[in-house]
Amino acid sequence: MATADLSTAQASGPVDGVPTLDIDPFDEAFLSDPYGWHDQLRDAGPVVWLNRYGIYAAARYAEVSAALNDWQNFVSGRGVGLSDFARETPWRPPSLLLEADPPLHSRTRRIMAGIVSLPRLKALAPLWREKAVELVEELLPRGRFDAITDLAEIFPLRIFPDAVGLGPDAGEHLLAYAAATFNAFGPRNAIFEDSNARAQEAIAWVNEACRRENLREEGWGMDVYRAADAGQCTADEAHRLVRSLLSAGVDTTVNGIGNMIHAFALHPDQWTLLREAPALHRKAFEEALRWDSTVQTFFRTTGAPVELGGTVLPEGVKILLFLAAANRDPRRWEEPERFDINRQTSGHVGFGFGIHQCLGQMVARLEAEVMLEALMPRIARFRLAGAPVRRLNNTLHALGSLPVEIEAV
Ligand code: HEM
Ligand SMILES: O=C(O)c1ccc(-c2ccccn2)cc1
Repeated sequence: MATADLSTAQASGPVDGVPTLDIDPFDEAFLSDPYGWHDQLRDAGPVVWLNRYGIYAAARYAEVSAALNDWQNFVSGRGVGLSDFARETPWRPPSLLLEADPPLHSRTRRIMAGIVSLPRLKALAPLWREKAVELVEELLPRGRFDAITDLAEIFPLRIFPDAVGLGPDAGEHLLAYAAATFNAFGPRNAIFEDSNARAQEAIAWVNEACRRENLREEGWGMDVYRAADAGQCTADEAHRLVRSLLSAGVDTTVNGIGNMIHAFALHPDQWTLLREAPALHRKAFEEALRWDSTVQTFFRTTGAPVELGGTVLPEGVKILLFLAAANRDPRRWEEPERFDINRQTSGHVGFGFGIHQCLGQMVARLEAEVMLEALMPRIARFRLAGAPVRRLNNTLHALGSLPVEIEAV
């Protein structure tokens, strides 16, 4: 469809029969409590039109999972944010994974899956376990700490930059860079403008850090350049693939771990249950991701006219997928609001679904696993020691602070 027609399709309103809503999923009221709005989005229909941005949206499990599984008709190559790369210049060179479709995506995904592989992770597990225990033993004597700034933001930064092959001073830059990256999937609102302004230095730092000469021999980053040496990608592609690890690999795990501890502080009975049955700790992390999805939303663009939820969407329109709402859809989950670590969570879309499903899900799972293994034997209970402070982001459900008091064992 020509650009002009495209904007017509986008601006002309929804196809007949699609319910329209005035909800703004990127304003402060929504982002401060997204779960308070999801019922309206799910109950309005399988597919709705959001007037504020002239976009379609899906918040029910059936339609979100169907769109994620249909990469041919719901494409990523035109961006997974509000911006359509067929019409606007991306703010940075597009990701060769997230913002790529097959066949390019198939090649880059194969390279990266071979690097961020389970055997490579298993080799790092003893070191990550040791670092988790070290941090927990540092925090315990205090009796009270901030589970975000003292734990969730510290642990991933002690192990992940090192695994990629960066130097020790990566932390602050990576957090600022990731915040801007995840805000960039939304509109150019104040949340985006503020984090983008603060990230300029971090953006420059990350681009430098991904250069071959700045990476340690034994890290994942150098493995990507070795794939370039073997002709699997170009040196420029290698630089961008290393950037992918830094874009997606920190803020997500920081908030995955932070949101999990928040869930346990709000549900002490579940923490007790977990301590009585430590083998449930992998399921506990999955349930935490379902119950409070770190990644709340992102987009797809229709690559052709396609039916979804009884509506035929035209080619070239944006559809916002509400993963967090799908993960609490009563049409799919029993008592979805209940945080239940015994729940059968398979099929949750906290890591996405289909060909773009999270490349780093095993990294995230290992980080959460070793952290839980360090916390379970030493903490009988987390108590909220002050009001949690939300850190608003256009894509992530994030806390800036979570003061907790702990009963040490
Ligand atoms: C709790 C932690 C994490 C969560 C909740 C999460 C969530 C997600 C989701 C929902 C997607 C799908 C995006 C889409 O379909 O457009 C995704 C993709 C991706 N994630 Fe993660 N992620 C996490 C951690 C990580 C880590 C630690 C890494 C790096 C080691 C990583 C790297 C990636 C990459 C490269 C993609 C793009 C994959 C592709 O397009 O083929 N993520 N992640
Ligand atoms: O390849 C990259 O640069 C990149 C990969 C993945 C993400 C992402 C986006 C939405 C949800 C989870 N992860 C961001 C960036």
